[in-house]
Amino acid sequence: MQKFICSCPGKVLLAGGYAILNPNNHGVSIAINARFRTEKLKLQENNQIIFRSEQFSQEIKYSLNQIAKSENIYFDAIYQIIFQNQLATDSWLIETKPDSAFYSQNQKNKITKLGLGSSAGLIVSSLGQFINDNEKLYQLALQANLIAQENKGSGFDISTAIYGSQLFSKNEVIPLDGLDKNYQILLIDLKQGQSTIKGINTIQKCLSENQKYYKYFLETSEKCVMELCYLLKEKKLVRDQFLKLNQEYRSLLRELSQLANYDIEPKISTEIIDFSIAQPSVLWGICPGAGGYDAIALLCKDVTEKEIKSINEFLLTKGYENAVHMFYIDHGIQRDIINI
Ligand SMILES: Nc1ncnc2c1ncn2[C@@H]1O[C@H](COP(=O)(O)OP(=O)(O)OP(=O)(O)O)[C@@H](O)[C@H]1O
Ligand SMILES: C[C@@](O)(CCOP(=O)(O)O)CC(=O)O
Repeated sequence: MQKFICSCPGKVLLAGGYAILNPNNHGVSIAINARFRTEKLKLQENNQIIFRSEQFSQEIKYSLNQIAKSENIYFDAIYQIIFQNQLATDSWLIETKPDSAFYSQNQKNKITKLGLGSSAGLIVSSLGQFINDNEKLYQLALQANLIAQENKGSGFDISTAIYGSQLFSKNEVIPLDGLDKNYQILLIDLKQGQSTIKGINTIQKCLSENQKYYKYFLETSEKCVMELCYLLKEKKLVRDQFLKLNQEYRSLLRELSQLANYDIEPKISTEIIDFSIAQPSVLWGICPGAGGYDAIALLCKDVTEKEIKSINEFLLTKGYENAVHMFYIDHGIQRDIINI
């Protein structure tokens, strides 16, 4: 008997948030080694696909003859795509096996997301079990994502789950291959998580009501993204330039945040990033998600234990215990088969 494993990386958007909802704008998205895996096993029963998620205590059964609604809108959307495109003829069990890094537990013991793209990982690693061609997978995974997310989102998380680190836009995906292996991403878990859809709705309403500012925002974001991309690929370390650019880009986001009266980089995150960026190996600090309460991301080169300890000690004074998690840059989708 064979077990099919499909895995894909989590993502961190270093720059380009909100702007990438516009097809002509780019964002820098880094694939990290928190991997979302699904395992696919053949079932003896006829005509069914079963999704099992231990993390969400769910087991959802779909009949191969019809689409259906369940408590998990993402499974429903994935199954809808499988059904409409007749991707499955046999019966299969699909089990989710994400790295625990995708989630954390808040004070009320509720599972919260870190903003690493668990839903994109779920979609891509599930549909990737049925589709080998990555271009076709991209198109169908985007459709599933839009079904589940009220037609909202640029799809950069789906794209990163498939193609790895990249300069993303809705119009083109330019892989960022060969990035320095000594880059690390530190994530700081604020244990809240924030709704992407709410962020998109609020910010887009504000931008559409301020057309002149909208144009300025898109232009400035694009300039920062392109400069960041250039610095990332630069062989010699240009820390001063990273820091200067980071200030400029964060100011832009804070300005937008104020205009829309929506927390993109909340005050607590500003304090945390300002402290962290003073550590010698830290090059870039950002609230990467739609809102500031997803995990804060720091791009570092050759970060030391001492620096991590120092950031953790600072976080403790703000009430966050052991909040720093370290990741490396990782590759895109991977499919494996194991004989069992
Ligand atoms: N292991 C899992 N099993 C079942 N459903 C999951 C699993 N992981 C994620 N999901 C689905 O994805 C939803 C989380 O998606 P959401 O877009 O809010 O977070 P994210 O993708 O991790 O972060 P972000 O959108 O900020 O990148 C969950 O509510 C659940 O429906
Ligand atoms: C705000 C946005 O531009 C980027 C952040 O998204 P997320 O919260 O990391 O899924 C949304 C998107 O591009 O889909």
